[in-house]
Amino acid sequence: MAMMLSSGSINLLTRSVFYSKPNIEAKPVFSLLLKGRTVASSMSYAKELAAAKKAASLAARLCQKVQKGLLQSDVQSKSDKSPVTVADYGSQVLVSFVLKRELPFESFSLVAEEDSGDLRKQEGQETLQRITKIVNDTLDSDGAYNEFPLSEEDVLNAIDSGKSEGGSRGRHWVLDPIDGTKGFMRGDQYAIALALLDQGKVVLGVLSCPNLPLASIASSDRHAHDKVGCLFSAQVGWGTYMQSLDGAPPVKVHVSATENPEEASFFESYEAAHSLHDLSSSIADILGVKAPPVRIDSQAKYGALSRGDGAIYLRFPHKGYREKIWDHAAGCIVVTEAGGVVTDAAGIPLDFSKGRYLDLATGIIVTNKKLMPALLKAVRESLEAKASAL
Ligand SMILES: Nc1ncnc2c1ncn2[C@@H]1O[C@H](COP(=O)(O)O)[C@@H](OP(=O)(O)O)[C@H]1O
Ligand SMILES: [Mg+2]
Ligand SMILES: [Mg+2]
Ligand SMILES: [Mg+2]
Repeated sequence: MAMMLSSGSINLLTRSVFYSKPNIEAKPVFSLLLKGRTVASSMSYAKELAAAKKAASLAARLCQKVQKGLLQSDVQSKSDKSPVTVADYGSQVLVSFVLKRELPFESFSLVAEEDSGDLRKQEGQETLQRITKIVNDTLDSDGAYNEFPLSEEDVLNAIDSGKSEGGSRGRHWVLDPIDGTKGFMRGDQYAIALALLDQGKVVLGVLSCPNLPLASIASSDRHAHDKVGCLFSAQVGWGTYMQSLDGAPPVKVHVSATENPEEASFFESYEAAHSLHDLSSSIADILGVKAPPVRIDSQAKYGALSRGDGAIYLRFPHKGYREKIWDHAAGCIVVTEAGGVVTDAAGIPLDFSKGRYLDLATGIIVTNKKLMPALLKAVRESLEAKASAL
């Protein structure tokens, strides 16, 4: 039986071989800075990282407000039938707004999930009004910017600033304003995921996870999950840090160090339509994983993995699905900088330089460096068995 992670409560009736504490090293950031690291390239992203954290935190505040009182009228269906809410749009507006205000002297290119097409239609007018109000209310409650109120036209333009195609040249922000919209609508996990590409490489990433417990989701202590709201941030060459969304100092985190698959637990999508649960189970069986799958929405999986709540993440979409860069860019650097490895099913690192889509062989797999060779072998065997059964 699988474990489903919902906000604040975790089903612990299922057998679990989790660790009792998140894999966090409580070391203030400044002590690491004093160690005299000389990663010149990563130093140059400090102000971008600060802006990204600010943007993702403010967007989280908007999302939390909307999630509490989500109305059916707040949810629309996109042309591909996937859901989008006023919070997805509002979050995209806020992130675009904050990045432009915080980094006024940099050229701005944003690859983001949402566009304003439906909001420009007659039937989108009420939704547009709702988004404009909630964005202005959030800016008002923050008090840091005095250019608002934003007009409906400002809101549409901010959403459309996310139309960049990305690519291998220059810098591009990559945003999923709400990753895990279905989890968000259920009241479960979701993430605001923001990354920066420089010459096609992810150089920083921020994951804001308003419903993720600060303590390990593997903890069996009933009260460990009362405090929620995590902000993960990573910069190339500098490691991954986690702090609470209410502003406590960041602490450095590491992926699980386990070498033993029997001690490992694995994460996968909550939504069976997003990932083949049967295939993940067969891979886990071949590898020797004993624990049941932990099903969580969104890139909160990457965040939880980066602090060692589990050891493996398996994602095998149904045939024909094309992965988008905003669904993985921030999560990928958060895990990689915490010591993990993210590849496609063939063991090739993800390439974020090809535009809005990832071009990869069936599936995405994530684990630590020690478990990766055995995991890749198990993946290969499972895929071969699946192919020969057809
Ligand atoms: N059929 C499908 N297969 C794989 N992924 C899908 C999918 N349909 C939607 N998704 C993606 O899965 C993301 C959620 O990830 P997860 O499955 O880990 O919760 C969605 O992000 P959004 O919620 O931002 O649209 C969406 O991009
Ligand atoms: Mg979506
Ligand atoms: Mg997404
Ligand atoms: Mg999204």
